[in-house]
Amino acid sequence: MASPPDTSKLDRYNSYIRRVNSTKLLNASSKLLFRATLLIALLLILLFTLNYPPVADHASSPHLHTTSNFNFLSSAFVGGGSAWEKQIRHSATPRRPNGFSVLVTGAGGFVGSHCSLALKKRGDGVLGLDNFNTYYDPTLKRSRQAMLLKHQIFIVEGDLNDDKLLRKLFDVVPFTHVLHLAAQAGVRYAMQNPQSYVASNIAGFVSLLEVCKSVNPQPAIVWASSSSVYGLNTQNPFSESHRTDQPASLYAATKKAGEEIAHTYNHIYGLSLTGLRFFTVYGPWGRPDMAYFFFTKDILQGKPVNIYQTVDDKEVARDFTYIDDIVKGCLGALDTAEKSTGSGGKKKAPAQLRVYNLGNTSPVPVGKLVSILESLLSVKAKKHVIKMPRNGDVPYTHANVSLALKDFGYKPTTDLATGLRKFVKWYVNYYGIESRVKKETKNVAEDSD
Ligand SMILES: O=C(O)[C@H]1O[C@H](OP(=O)(O)OP(=O)(O)OC[C@H]2O[C@@H](n3ccc(=O)[nH]c3=O)[C@H](O)[C@@H]2O)[C@H](O)[C@@H](O)[C@H]1O
Repeated sequence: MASPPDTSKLDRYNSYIRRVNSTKLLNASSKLLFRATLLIALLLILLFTLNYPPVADHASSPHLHTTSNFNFLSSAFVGGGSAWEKQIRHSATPRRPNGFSVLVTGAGGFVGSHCSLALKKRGDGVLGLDNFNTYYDPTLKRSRQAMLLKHQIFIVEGDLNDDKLLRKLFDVVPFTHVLHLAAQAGVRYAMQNPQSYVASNIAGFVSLLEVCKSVNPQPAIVWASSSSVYGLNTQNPFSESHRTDQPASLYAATKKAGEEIAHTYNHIYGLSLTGLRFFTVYGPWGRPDMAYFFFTKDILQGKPVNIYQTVDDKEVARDFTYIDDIVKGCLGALDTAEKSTGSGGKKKAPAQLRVYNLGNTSPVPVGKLVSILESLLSVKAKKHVIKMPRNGDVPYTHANVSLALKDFGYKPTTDLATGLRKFVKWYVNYYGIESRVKKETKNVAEDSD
C-alpha cells in the first residue's frame, strides 16, 4: 500500500503530466488549426484568382456544364489578368480600316460560329461569348471553338446573365457591334424545359441590353429572332407587317418577347436594334437537335424517321434556309446598322429599330427533305408519317424577304438540295463515316467551299 506522501507526490506528478500533455495537445491543435486556416485561405485565394473571369451563374443557366469551367481554352487565360485581356483585345481588334469590333454571343453555336468566321475573314475583330451548355452535344461546340481559334477568334466561356463578366468585356473592348445569337433554341424542347427559355431568351437578353445601354459608346445590336413568331398567322408568305401575337410555342413567345424588349431599350435608351427572323437554318456544322440533322443520323443507322402531317392531312413544310445565306443576311444587317444614340444610359436622339425576315422564300415539305437525304445518302429511310404532335410546331413557314432585299440586298441563293448536299458532305467527313455516302458526295467536293 502506498504511503500518503507518496500518493500525493504521484498525484502531483500525474497532474503535471496531464497539464504538460494538455498543453502539448493545445499547442498541437492550435498549430493544426493555424495550418488548416492557412491552407483554406490559400485555397480561397487560388480559387478566386482562377475563377476570374467570373464563373457563370449555374442557377440561372440550367444547361451549363456543372463539371468544369476550366476548358482547354479558358484554362490558358485563367486569372482575368493581362494575358487574358490581351487575348481578348487581340481577338476583337479589326484588321481593316473602319472595321468593326463585334461581340458575338453564342459564338460556339451554329450560326454564331459561321458569322464569327465570316466577320473575321473580312477583317473585323470578333470576340465570342458562349456558355457551352449541354442542350446538344457540347463536343460539336468545342470543335467549332477549336476551328475559330485557328482563325484567331477567342471565345470567352461565360453566361449572358453574368453581368460582371459582360461589363468586364466591355471594359476591355469598346465593341462597336454586338451580334447576339446566344439563345435557348428548339421549338419542341420548350415543353420539357420551359425555364431555360426564360433564362436565356428573356433574362439573358435583358442582361445584355442592360450592359449595352450603359456603356459608352453604346454598340449597335443585331440579334436572332425567329420565324416562329408568326405562330398561328395564316397569311402567306409571312411579312414583317403580319400578326405576331399568336405564338404557338414558348420558344416563339420568348422570341416575340425579345422583339418587344428590343423596342423598349430602343425607346428609352437609344440603342440601335435589329432583330432577324431566321427561317429553319441548316447546313454544315449545324444543330443536332434539328430534323434534317437527326434524320441524317437515323437514316444512316436504319432507324425510323417521323414525318409530321397536319390534322387535315397536309404535309408540314418549312422555308429551309441555308447557312451561307443567313450569314450574308447577318453581315448585311450589321453593315447597315446605324449607331446607337445614347450615352451613359441616356438617350440623345431616336435610334434605329428594325425587324427582318431571313428565309429562303421557297417552302419544302418535310417528306421532300427526307427524299433528298435518301438520295444523297443512298439509303432508303424508314418513314413513319404521323400526325404532328401538339408540341408547339406550326404547319408551314414561308418568308417574304423583300424588306431585307431592299435594305441590304439580302437574296438567298441556295436551294434545299444543294444545301443538303453540302451538309451531308460535312456530316460524313466530320463523323468519319466511310461508306457509299462518300462516293455520292464526292462530286460536291469540287464545287463547294
Ligand atoms: O425557324 C425558326 O425560327 C426555328 O427553326 C427551327 O425550328 P423548326 O422549323 O421546327 O425546325 P426542325 O426542328 O428542324 O423541324 C423542321 C421540320 O421538321 C418537322 N419534323 C420535326 C421532327 C420530326 O421528328 N419530324 C418532323 O416532321 C417539323 O415539324 C418541321 O416542320 C429551329 O429548330 C428553331 O430553333 C427555330 O430557329
